[in-house]
Amino acid sequence: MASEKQIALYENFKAINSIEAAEYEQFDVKRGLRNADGTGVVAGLTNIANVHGYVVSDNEKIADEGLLRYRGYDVYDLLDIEAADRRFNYEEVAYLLLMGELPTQEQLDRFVAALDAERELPNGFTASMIMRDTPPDIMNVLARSVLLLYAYDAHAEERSAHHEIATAISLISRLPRIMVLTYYAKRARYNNESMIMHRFIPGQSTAETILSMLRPDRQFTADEARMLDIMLCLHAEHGGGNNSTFTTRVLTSANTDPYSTYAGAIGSLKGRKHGGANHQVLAMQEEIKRNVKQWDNDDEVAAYLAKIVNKEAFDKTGLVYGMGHAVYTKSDPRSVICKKYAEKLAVGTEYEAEFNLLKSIERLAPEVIVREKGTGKDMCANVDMYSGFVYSMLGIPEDLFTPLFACARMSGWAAHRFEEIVSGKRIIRPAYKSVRKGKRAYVSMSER
Ligand SMILES: CC(=O)SCCNC(=O)CCNC(=O)[C@H](O)C(C)(C)COP(=O)(O)OP(=O)(O)OC[C@H]1O[C@@H](n2cnc3c(N)ncnc32)[C@H](O)[C@@H]1OP(=O)(O)O
Ligand SMILES: O=C([O-])CC(=O)C(=O)O
Repeated sequence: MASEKQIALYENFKAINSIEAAEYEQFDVKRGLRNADGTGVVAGLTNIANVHGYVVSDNEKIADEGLLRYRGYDVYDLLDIEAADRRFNYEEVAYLLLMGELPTQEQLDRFVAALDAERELPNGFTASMIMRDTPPDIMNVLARSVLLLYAYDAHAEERSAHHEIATAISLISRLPRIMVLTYYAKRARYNNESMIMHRFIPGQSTAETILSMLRPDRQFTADEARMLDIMLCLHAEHGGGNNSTFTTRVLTSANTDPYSTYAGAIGSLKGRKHGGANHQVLAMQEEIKRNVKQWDNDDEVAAYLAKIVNKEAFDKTGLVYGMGHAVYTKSDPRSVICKKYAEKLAVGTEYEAEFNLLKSIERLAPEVIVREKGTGKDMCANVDMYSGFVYSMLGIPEDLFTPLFACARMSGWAAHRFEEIVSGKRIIRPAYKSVRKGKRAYVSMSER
């Protein structure tokens, strides 16, 4: 932390870094690579996912129900969520994203075997990378672990298709293990608790592996593992424009190595406006629960949301976490699915009141935002609104909410890296217009 004396250096931070909003308008600069109506500037083409949330007709953006397709397949169909005998799908979804086609049984078996074969971490890795100076945020350990796995790969600088696929498979396989080990390393360091280091059980799906390494008694039900599997599938991919995947694209376009690329993507996903929002939703909900006497009273809940929007409560950013999306307007299909499962799990249990509170936030926030800000955009709950709640009901600690997102999204990032390598062809390099006028004459030290 900087001392009081040093702080003087930062006094002008805001003034020096401010650019007038009018200048953005004057030069038609697309802030956040967004057009004036909020639609994204088209920055690339992809075959990997279709994220649909509006239609543009006569140059006008018209809100629409959300739709999400992986390689052309609707997520609803892929998950076959109504089937009583549904199997684990994350591996199938990861295969589809990486290889472009649904696997045959034989291809899937080979893919699962390849994932299984990669779970082991290099000798000494847990002690040096996970248990040493463990920071409180697991996302930072995921990033540094990925970055440093480079050191254990004799071909790390190779850019062949074979190496790219092998690296992606190895990271999809290892991230869940690193995540769980880090969770226990963190508890050992900050809470003086025992370090649990369950080994993975060969042959288990990713969801089962996570639960069996995480739970002290290693026990879980088939329904719990299927629920987690659905969550992994829902978080696996979201087009080229989401912040962490675009980060993947940007780094890949510079022709850097895969480890540096995925570490950067993890850093982006940690952001509270992106994957980190699932963590914020829970913290925000806890604050609302502490400050609102009757959780089922719309007026009370709306009044507290107004405080949040007016930057008087919670983290003072003015954001209601779990609400809003850059693409979705009427609905985020992932949130629809999460909510449905959350309801199934919560009704009739101690969680029901909390679930109803989340539903109230989802229903009330759009009108509160319009009322308090005087402007509004079509806004729905996003994937982060109910995901943390589902994890909580599965007994998954909040420290793991965003890391779980990273484990799942690893397959989407890899698919986009592959596509960028083959089809990108240009270093991503947008322009920044300099608004500083004229040249300043250099002033020597004695004259300043
Ligand atoms: C996995 C994911 O990444 S899903 C998204 C998870 N993130 C969150 O839940 C955080 C809360 N939501 C948000 O911050 C935003 O809605 C985002 C980042 C998801 C999308 O942002 P955008 O589509 O770019 O919306 P944009 O930033 O243009 O917002 C337009 C206006 O609505 C406001 N707004 C948007 N979302 C919210 C919100 N959840 N709460 C309050 N105000 C909001 C913005 O502050 C902005 O107001 P301003 O014009 O006064 O600055
Ligand atoms: O698409 C986005 O901007 C963010 C998002 O929902 C995701 O990455 O899953």
